[in-house]
Amino acid sequence: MAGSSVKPTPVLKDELDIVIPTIRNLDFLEMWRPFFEQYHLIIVQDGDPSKIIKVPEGFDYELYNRNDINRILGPKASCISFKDSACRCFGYMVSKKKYIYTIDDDCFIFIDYPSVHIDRLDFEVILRDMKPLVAKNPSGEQINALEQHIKNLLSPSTPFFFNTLYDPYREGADFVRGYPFSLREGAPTAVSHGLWLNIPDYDAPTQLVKPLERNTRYVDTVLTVPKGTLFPMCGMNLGFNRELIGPAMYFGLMGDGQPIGRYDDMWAGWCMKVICDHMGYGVKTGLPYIWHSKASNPFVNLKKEYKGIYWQEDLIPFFQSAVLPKECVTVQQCYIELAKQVKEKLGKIDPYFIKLADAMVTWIEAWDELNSPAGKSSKQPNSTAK
Ligand SMILES: O=c1ccn([C@@H]2O[C@H](COP(=O)(O)OP(=O)(O)O[C@H]3O[C@@H](CO)[C@H](O)[C@H]3O)[C@@H](O)[C@H]2O)c(=O)[nH]1
Ligand SMILES: [Mn+2]
Repeated sequence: MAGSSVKPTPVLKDELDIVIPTIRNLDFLEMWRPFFEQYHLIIVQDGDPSKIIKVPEGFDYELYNRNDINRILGPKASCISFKDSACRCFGYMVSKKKYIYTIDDDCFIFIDYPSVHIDRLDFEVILRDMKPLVAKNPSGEQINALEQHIKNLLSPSTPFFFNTLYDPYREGADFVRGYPFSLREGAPTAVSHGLWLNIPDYDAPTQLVKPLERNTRYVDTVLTVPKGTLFPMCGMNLGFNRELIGPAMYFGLMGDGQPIGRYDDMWAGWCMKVICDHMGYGVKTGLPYIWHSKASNPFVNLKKEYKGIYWQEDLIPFFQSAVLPKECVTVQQCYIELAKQVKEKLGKIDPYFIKLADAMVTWIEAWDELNSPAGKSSKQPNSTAK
């Protein structure tokens, strides 16, 4: 019986790293301190490496800037984006933990929305004028976004048959009548995709036509993305099982010198989902929500996205029809095969996809090098704390 004995969520303190890409500052950590302080942070500093990023006292972290990435990866550093949040995937590579949680530095614990009427107030104003109420679930317990991701990752997914009462492993729910018992074990969960209140993750055209739209809808559910279905994965509030799917979580080559931006997480999500479907892993989306406080500039975003907006009309059919041979039994093998198909089938859309396919191979080479026994002892961050 799913969910019949509710065990407290293990904190996974020594099995999970929190990866934060940043080009700004890390003041947001103060709000997350009660939830993050016991975890190890991997901070990927983007942009000018000579800039000093101040990490609030008391956090256990390692920080990598571009000089570190170049030093550790050498020529393979070419696969890690510069001047784009895609750089965060370097943190996935250098981590040694089983789980990763990645979050943007403008995301906060969301306020207990129903009881706090926020009329488009800027979040900093709220922080200054009131102690944000950490959201509570229906039984009145404080919602800890990281804990919800851990719950999602530690419980199975149901990619092969849809459960109409949503997550059957959640307390107070179960499989409904007609759900095959042979499928009730579920599949191992590889990814937990969280959502956002306030500023939604819209593309630039949508941002431009709906500049004031805020997401105020808190939907209290976790769904498994069915096998064979793709989805737009956002890197803002994302957890994953690094041992299961880490090598597939390459955030595509974006930013400086690249023709598109803001498709890094999308690219990773499409590659990851094809591989999860092949490997029999599950992907969940829904809870937890975080409060996304800053809308990035829609005009800047349009310049980054526009080629992607029409390219994706060809990319999606490519991923929907991608088939991985049964000989591909590891994520790395799947990824290399996918990179081959990207080069063959998407290279004719634009030379960028040939470069991207090569970067995908470089990523796997770097991943395997860094995560080999010899590699694990080679990385030295530019600064670590307690
Ligand atoms: O050049 C850069 C720009 C930003 N960062 C860090 O990345 C995250 C996200 O940045 P930001 O909040 O400014 O951008 P959004 O548009 O809200 O982000 C969404 O779009 C995706 C970009 O692909 C991203 O994953 C989504 O969350 C912050 O932590 C910035 O500090 C950077 O490192 N380099
Ligand atoms: Mn943001």
